[in-house]
Amino acid sequence: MTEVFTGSWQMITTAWRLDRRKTAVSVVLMIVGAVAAPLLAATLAWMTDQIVAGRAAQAALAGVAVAVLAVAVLTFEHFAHIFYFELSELGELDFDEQLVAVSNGSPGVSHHEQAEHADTLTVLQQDARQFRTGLESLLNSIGLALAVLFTAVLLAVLNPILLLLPLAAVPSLMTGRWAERILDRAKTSTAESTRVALNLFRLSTSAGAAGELRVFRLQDTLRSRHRAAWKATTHGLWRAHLVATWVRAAGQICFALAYVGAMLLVIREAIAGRRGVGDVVLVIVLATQVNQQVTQAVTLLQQLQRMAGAYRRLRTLRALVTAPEPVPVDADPPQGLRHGIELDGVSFTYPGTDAPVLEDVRLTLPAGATVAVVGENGAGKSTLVKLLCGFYRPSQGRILVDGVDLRRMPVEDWRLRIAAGFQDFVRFEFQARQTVGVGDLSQLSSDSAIRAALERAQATDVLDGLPDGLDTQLGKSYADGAELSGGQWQRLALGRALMRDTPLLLVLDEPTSALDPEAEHALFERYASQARRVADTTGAITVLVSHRFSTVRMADLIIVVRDGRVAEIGDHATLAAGDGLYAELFALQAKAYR
Ligand SMILES: Nc1ncnc2c1ncn2[C@@H]1O[C@H](COP(=O)(O)OP(=O)(O)OP(=O)(O)O)[C@@H](O)[C@H]1O
Repeated sequence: MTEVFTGSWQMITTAWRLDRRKTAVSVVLMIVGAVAAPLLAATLAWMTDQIVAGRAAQAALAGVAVAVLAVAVLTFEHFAHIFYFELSELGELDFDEQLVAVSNGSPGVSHHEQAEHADTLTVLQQDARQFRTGLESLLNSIGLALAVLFTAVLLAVLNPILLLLPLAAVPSLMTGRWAERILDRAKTSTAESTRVALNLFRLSTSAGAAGELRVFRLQDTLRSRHRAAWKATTHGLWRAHLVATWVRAAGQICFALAYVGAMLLVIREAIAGRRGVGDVVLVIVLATQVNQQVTQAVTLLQQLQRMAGAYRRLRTLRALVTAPEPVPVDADPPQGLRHGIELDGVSFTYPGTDAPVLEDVRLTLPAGATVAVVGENGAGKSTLVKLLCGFYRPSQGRILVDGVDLRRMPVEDWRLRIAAGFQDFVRFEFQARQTVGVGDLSQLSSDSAIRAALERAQATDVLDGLPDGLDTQLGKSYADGAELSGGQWQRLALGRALMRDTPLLLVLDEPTSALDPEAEHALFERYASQARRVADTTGAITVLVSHRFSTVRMADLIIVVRDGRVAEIGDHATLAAGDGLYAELFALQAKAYR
């Protein structure tokens, strides 16, 4: 219940923050519309008394009041809808934005990769769509609370025993839910025959199957199977509806008995002269409203619980992604690297799993070096890269940047000093200029910087092939968007990775897998000589993950990872001359090419 209150509070404060006027008007209209119902009952009673007493003027006045209240009951909710509709659109957008902020504003990416949190994220994406129902339910609840209060006061004034009426609505509520469960179970138990029937229908009417159906003369068989499956479904559902109707009726009978009891109570008092005809009318109308109020309260509570759950999930995710670092964050990334990056006994286990993926990794990536990481699938190469980028923190050990623990540097500042290209690159369907330029937002509008990056990535031919050069809209989502091949997209992504001209660390995790080995080799040969020139001034390190030894062999240092450990380390000549995994893999690949 506390969660429902917290969620409701969050929802109403969000609406208030987004548009105070619309929130206030919606609340007032909903309240007036809801409270008008019990007031209508009271006014009807008053009008009846005036008619019975033969007071024409008062009866006419009461008649006008009844008409006004009836209009309020019927229309105010619709007018409120006009106001809160836009509000709930804004609310959905606000929820989406919070979700994007939580999802992308975090230092790490574990919430995307851990099944449990990825599920939460998926559920939250659906939840955002419920903001409208949530807000509507909240406004309805506020109105309903006041309507219930008014109804209770009116009933208590007539006879306090009538306050038991809401209890009489409980059996019909419970039987209603029981009936829903019966129907749900029937839907589940007939799901298979429904699916079979639908599949058979699709098969019988699809163009693809038309040929075989004729050749094998299957039409009649499929038709009779379809009929049998459909009959099974219909029969199951019919029985369930029959039972559900009886169950519902039983609940309604309970309320009907209580209703009759209440009527008799008031009629008896009216006959005894203690009550007027108006009071009888009042009970007739109020008792019906009580039944509706109880049912409505339960439905609203369920919807509020759903929305409150969405806010709880958002809070949990936010707490997860903004968990504080266990060490003080008090150091800036260096301007340039003098010694390099050291992995000091680094072990890593993915959150939510037991087996370590990296174990006691000890190595130094010297300043200015081009380092290749090789190893079999699943060895832990990409995980190493993710730790260097700060997507995850080591479970044990430290990553030292010129002797300073990486965790002490604000992750955002570290990210500004790294550049990265990944195998599963993003196809940003923007203008070509932006698709590449987002690699360095500060240079987004500098065509010369973008062209230089494309030159470094050897992707100028991709640009030359675009109808409007850098102005070309890319992607299939746009009617006039240019579609590129996988390799062309990857070259643009590589250009994006090379936008930052003075990174301390450039990570290239199989960013050229869609290129052929010769193209990859040529690209890296050129890139490596440039990188060495730049590294002379900044000490930048290039880490390259690749399965292609023709590229790997150019690196100053090669790290062979096997089962999460560093198995070998050295340059190509040394490793190839040895009898380790590198020599074995290199020989295998060389043989394949011969
Ligand atoms: N998010 C994750 N959660 C749990 N385990 C993961 C996750 N990502 C990777 N792993 C596991 O970690 C191990 C190392 O994966 P990693 O991606 O680092 O290997 P790799 O050497 O880069 O492989 P490949 O050459 O196939 O890209 C694998 O066993 C993989 O199943």
